[in-house]
Amino acid sequence: MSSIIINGKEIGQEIRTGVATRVQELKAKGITPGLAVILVGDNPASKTYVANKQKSCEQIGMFSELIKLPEDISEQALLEQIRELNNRKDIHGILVQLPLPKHIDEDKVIQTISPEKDVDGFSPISVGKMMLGQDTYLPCTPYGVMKLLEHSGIEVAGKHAVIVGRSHIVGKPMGQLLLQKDATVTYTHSKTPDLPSFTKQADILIAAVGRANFITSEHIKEGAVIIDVGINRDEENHLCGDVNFDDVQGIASHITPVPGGVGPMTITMLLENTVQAAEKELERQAE
Ligand SMILES: NC(=O)C1=CN([C@@H]2O[C@H](COP(=O)(O)OP(=O)(O)OC[C@H]3O[C@@H](n4cnc5c(N)ncnc54)[C@H](OP(=O)(O)O)[C@@H]3O)[C@@H](O)[C@H]2O)C=CC1
Ligand SMILES: Nc1nc(=O)c2c([nH]1)NC[C@@H]1CN(c3ccc(C(=O)N[C@@H](CCC(=O)O)C(=O)O)cc3)C=[N+]21
Ligand SMILES: [Mg+2]
Repeated sequence: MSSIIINGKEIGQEIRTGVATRVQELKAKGITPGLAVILVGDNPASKTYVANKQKSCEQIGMFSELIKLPEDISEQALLEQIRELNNRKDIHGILVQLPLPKHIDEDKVIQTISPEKDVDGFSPISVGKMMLGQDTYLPCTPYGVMKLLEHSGIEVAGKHAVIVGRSHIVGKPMGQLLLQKDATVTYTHSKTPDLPSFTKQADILIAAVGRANFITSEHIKEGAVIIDVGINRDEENHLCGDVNFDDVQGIASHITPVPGGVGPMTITMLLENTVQAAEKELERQAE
């Protein structure tokens, strides 16, 4: 048996076509959706991601602005920059690329982003609303994974979803979204003893660990759906996921590749959230 490879690039493109239509509709009404991306320092990986985000915005006719700040910027100056963006009419979404330098308190920074412009879905207000199932911006990576499952015809209700990782930006919200769709959810993490005994129970396994090729055939059961969120570099400096693709290929029913799986979906959902922010701004203007 060979596993079905879930093509995130293709599914992302399909969704982006719909988002591009909404951009054109907004433009016809005199509003161009705008995303501001703040990049502190010059971490090469962050630079690549940020460039991808900007390119994707331009491709669908959105406005994007990159704000590059020096590594040694003070927390105060960064917060001031965010407050300025909160007040700008041409900016509907604000993203602060993480991680930030150690001298800056990430929680403080995220809290300063206006909830109306929090297209990453990271602020306490957004997270609280998500937990309560209220209308809000969903964090792009978990939201993108839900779209991948939906577009691949994978039923979530009643399935056992096991998540490896519990970070605030991926693992934790991922479990919430799956729970909302009636999965039974298990969280595992670095303190979980005998990890394979849990992951082997997964109908849907989400790997969000940050370790190259960490999940192998020993961790999974036959027919499982494997979603690989990891973006890592292997010994040869090649981009690779948290899952040893070749090892689980043939055992899993479905698997996402890296690259071309979850990554492009994260950007797609960022675009969608930003367009939604612009649509909401238009509604407020009409009131
Ligand atoms: N495709 C995309 O769009 C995105 C990809 N990523 C990628 O996803 C991966 C995860 O990112 P992120 O969540 O931010 O990473 P973090 O480092 O914040 O979290 C990693 C999680 O994995 C857990 N973990 C670490 N080692 C083990 C282990 N040996 N066994 C079980 N659990 C373990 C940690 O547990 P504990 O909590 O106990 O420390 C933690 O909860 C990275 O490769 C990142 O680059 C991230 C964002 C978007
Ligand atoms: N505030 C904030 N929001 C984020 O969403 C955020 C962040 N900070 N910090 C870093 C992580 C990582 N992340 C990725 C997004 C897209 C790809 C992506 O497009 N990947 C492509 C190709 C990547 C490549 O070629 O290097 C793929 O997997 O096919 C990867 C990783 C968003 N993150
Ligand atoms: Mg920090």
